[in-house]
Amino acid sequence: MSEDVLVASGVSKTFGHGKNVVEAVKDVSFALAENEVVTVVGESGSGKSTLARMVLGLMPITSGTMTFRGNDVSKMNARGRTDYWKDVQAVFQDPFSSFNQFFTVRRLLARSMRLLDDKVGAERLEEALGHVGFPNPADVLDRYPHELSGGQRQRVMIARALMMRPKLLVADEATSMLDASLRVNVLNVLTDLREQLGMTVLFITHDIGQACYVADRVLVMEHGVMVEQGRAEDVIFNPQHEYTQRLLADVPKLHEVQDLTRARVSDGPSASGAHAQRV
Ligand SMILES: Nc1ncnc2c1ncn2[C@@H]1O[C@H](COP(=O)(O)OP(=O)(O)OP(=O)(O)O)[C@@H](O)[C@H]1O
Repeated sequence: MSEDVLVASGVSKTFGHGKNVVEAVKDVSFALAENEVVTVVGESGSGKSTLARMVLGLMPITSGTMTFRGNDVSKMNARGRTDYWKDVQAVFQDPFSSFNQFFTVRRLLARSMRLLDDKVGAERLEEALGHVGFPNPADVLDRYPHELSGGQRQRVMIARALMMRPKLLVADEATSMLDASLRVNVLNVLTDLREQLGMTVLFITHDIGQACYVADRVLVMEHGVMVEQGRAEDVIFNPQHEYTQRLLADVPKLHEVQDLTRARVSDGPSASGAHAQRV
């Protein structure tokens, strides 16, 4: 039985006061186990990103507790937070949007490497690029961001996060800007990482098709409330909550998701490790 890495108990987040109060996350409880891919799915405004920001320690919790390997995330001092961000890394929707487009990928990543000593940093960079399907680092390091596809850029960002060897990777709408084939490619990288590195992945998406494709477990959020959580197969084939049923009914090609998920279940966990072909 794998251990829980992160445990959230009765977590709430409220913004504003009086008439303008917004309860973005309401009394949410869940746990993320070691070596598990979990998705949080819900429509826009359901509180997914707020939850992700609290997991990342970027936003204080209004009430409840969140612990990472037994330590309270909301009570960390500055030093504790720096250590936390070695263990918990994030990948966001728009890779490179905040980076200087006139710098090569090597130069951009050098900034992250400053957190590590030079030699360790260079080794980890090669290793991390290998994990996301770039066996020859020069293929990407000497190029400019605009010379890479969206999927390649997002894989570089995942490599950047991996350099810290995190225990938990939070991917917030990390595939939303990609077209379908690149999206599947990045989703496959995330599931491969779980198998290769024993990492826990928290994947945030508004798309229940992607959620079920990539996840071991799915957490469904509606208006800040976690209305359902369960194994991906159970959520797809036997959704309990009316909101989950509605999200599933809106997926135009759900049969494809079902086929993929069935294949994954019947082939066992190693099946998703065989994604040799990457875009
Ligand atoms: N800093 C903030 N101040 C006030 N309200 C906020 C703030 N951040 C989020 N909210 C509100 O909290 C609710 C949840 O927002 P959140 O961004 O977490 O949802 P989401 O599910 O991630 O949506 P999306 O997919 O559109 O990003 C929304 O009603 C939003 O307007």
